[in-house]
Amino acid sequence: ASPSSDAEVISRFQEYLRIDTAQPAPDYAAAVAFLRGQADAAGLEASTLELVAGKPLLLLRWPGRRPSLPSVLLNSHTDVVPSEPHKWEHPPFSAALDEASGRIYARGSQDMKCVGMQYLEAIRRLRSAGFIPDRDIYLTFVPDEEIGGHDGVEAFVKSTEFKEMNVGLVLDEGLPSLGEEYRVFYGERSPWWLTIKAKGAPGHGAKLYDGSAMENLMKSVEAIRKFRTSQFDLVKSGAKAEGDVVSVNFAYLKAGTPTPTGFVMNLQPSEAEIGLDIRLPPGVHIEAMERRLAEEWAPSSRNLTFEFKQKASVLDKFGKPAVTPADSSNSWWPLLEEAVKRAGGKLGKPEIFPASTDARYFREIGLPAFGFSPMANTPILLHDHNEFLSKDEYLKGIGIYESIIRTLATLKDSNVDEESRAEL
Ligand code: MET
Ligand SMILES: [Zn+2]
Ligand SMILES: [Zn+2]
Repeated sequence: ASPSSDAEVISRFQEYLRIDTAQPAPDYAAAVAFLRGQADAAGLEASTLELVAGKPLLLLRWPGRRPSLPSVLLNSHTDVVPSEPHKWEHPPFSAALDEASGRIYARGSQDMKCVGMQYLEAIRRLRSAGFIPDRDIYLTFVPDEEIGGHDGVEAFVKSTEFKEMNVGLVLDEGLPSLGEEYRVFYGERSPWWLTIKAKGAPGHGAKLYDGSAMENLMKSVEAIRKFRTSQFDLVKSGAKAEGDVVSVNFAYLKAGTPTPTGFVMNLQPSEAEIGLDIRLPPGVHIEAMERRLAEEWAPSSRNLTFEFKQKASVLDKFGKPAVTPADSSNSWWPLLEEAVKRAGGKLGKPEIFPASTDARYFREIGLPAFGFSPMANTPILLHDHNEFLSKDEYLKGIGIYESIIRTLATLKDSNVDEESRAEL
């Protein structure tokens, strides 16, 4: 096959971006149909796993010369978060290309349809250059990352299909950087999503009394905010990085007595509720956090109850913080560093990803996983309005992956393949 022009490459990216895969009703069928076509064009073996009905996971394989070597898995999720279309300059599924700036606007342009397509484009290029991998290269396009990955990667890592892949290293998503260096992540914070519900005595809106639902809940809000400030101050002062503190944010507030014409103003409600998004860094004192929650934020003595909607484990199966060594003790690490360098890029200091990704499920079972999305000179717009990626950064990223895949796929004189070399 002849190499594609930049215009063709960009229009394929736009085509993927135009498929509405927003939660909570992603069009997975359309995404998988499109991606299967791309896989064909890249000459990859494809199978669709439906571990959960209606949630297809597309598994692609580029067979290596020595399939007994540990494989490399390039993961990306197909779903995206919802948006508020009327607040965008260009509709979120238009993938509008602003000619002056070269920006492509779309939900998923950074998170993370870019990465999935860049993997595929890089493989096309490597193939047309005649490259053949030593080890198997797998690509997964997974559902439901944005709602916790339970019917996606969490189920996948338990499947026989996954076990048969003999994965040695996983690459998953990262974040853009404003500068020239690419960010890379060796671990991430664990998400806790929870609701706190308050009950209390209802009463006249003019009456000052103790024990109303609002008062019970607002005392928690004050305690939570105080803790939030203490953590945020550590980041503001530069003492800690964003990924190294506990974040707590209010996802919603719900209370009051609604009527068709608005909320009742002179009635103190008997119930009130908040939703919290908490992120815990690896190595956090879990018991202390659980105690804080049960004793300060949602004590039953104040008529409060809490319920987890999402409670990821912070530890791996060995009971250790689930992080991937990003130093010479991990033979994959220098390969990744070297590969980016060879493509003219540079990695920044390895960080803890401040949000959460499917990489946690791989790290939990003891696999090394790095978070990396090649987007330099780009503001962080994941989950934000007007998410965009510039055409040039996107194209540059393909070159970076070309180098990464070439390097990781090639049997090297490194401990990665110690056993296999002994066989030779
Ligand atoms: C709770 S699963 C993670 C979903 C999404 N990636 C986030 O960080 O919010
Ligand atoms: Zn993502
Ligand atoms: Zn996301």
